[in-house]
Amino acid sequence: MTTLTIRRPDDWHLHLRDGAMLRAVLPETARHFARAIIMPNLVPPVVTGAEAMAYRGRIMAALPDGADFTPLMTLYLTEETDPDDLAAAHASGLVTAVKLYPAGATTNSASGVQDFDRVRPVLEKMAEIGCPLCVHGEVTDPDVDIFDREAVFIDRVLDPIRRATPGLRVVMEHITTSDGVDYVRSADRDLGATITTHHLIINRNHILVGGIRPHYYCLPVAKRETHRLALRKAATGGDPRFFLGTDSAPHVDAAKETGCGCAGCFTATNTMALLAHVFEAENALDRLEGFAALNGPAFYGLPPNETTLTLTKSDTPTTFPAKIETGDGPVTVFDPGFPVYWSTP
Ligand SMILES: NC(=O)N[C@@H](CC(=O)O)C(=O)O
Ligand SMILES: [Zn+2]
Ligand SMILES: [Zn+2]
Repeated sequence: MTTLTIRRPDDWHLHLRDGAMLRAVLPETARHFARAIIMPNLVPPVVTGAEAMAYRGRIMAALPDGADFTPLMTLYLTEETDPDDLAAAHASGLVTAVKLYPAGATTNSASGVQDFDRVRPVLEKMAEIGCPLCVHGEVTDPDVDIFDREAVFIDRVLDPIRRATPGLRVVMEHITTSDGVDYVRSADRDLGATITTHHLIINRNHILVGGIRPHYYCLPVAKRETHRLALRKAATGGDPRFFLGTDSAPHVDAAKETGCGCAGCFTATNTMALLAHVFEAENALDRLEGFAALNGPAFYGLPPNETTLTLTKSDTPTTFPAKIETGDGPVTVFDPGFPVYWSTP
């Protein structure tokens, strides 16, 4: 038996939802992670400081007794977002970041931004106060192939925004391409990226070969193998601009196993064990702590956690639950498709 003790990790991109789903999935994250950036794409979205405060209260109320977990709240950027409301919520410590969804790009993004010029005053305010912008980086133009949407977004939207807003700190969320990796590496400052666990494990074949597999469908959609390899190199290579954001995104099975299944992989339960497997396979177990527990806090200007998490490797494969039961129905846990020998408490 081998063990690996690292500082307690944080999840820099997490969907907790609300109500019965929140109560069911929150313990899965709080068991391993000390903090998480909470995505605001509820229906209706979390747009104002008051809404973030109320959502934070519902998360705290759903925490299991004794859990040591801090939700880091975000606001959902709309064309109506009030820069002063955001600045007040940020100054008070309630809100850590703002999330940009291009309208229609992903789950619950209908209220997102259509005209990027209309959010200029908010972005300028964010640069001024040092509030990071988390970006779902895909264009929604129907003429752009879904596998190209991240790369096109960088050229057409993200790079112009960054050039026009010096000092704006940006996190490219859940990057899925070598283009994303290269863009982050090309910037000298103010740019980081989260990488999910599942994008280190699957490529687009997993979704489509031998039948359509809805539990591997998420957005941005997994790309071809060369991109997965670039992500693995970025995540395990020790560059502090890359850090863990699981994008664990629960949907009940009924919403995924259907004629128009929604996007999102639920990985909160087994993420840390899967990451240990991936980092070990890349001969980089000593870099797991940086990716999962040090680089994110450094980007956000927060101290790393003082507590630790111990992972254990044994000779027999770990069994993870196939599903989490929620009051809304079962949610399938991400299946890496290979045996994993690492486990978490
Ligand atoms: N990643 C996903 O496929 N889905 C996320 C939304 C998002 O992060 O884009 C969700 O909210 O379900
Ligand atoms: Zn997204
Ligand atoms: Zn997400």
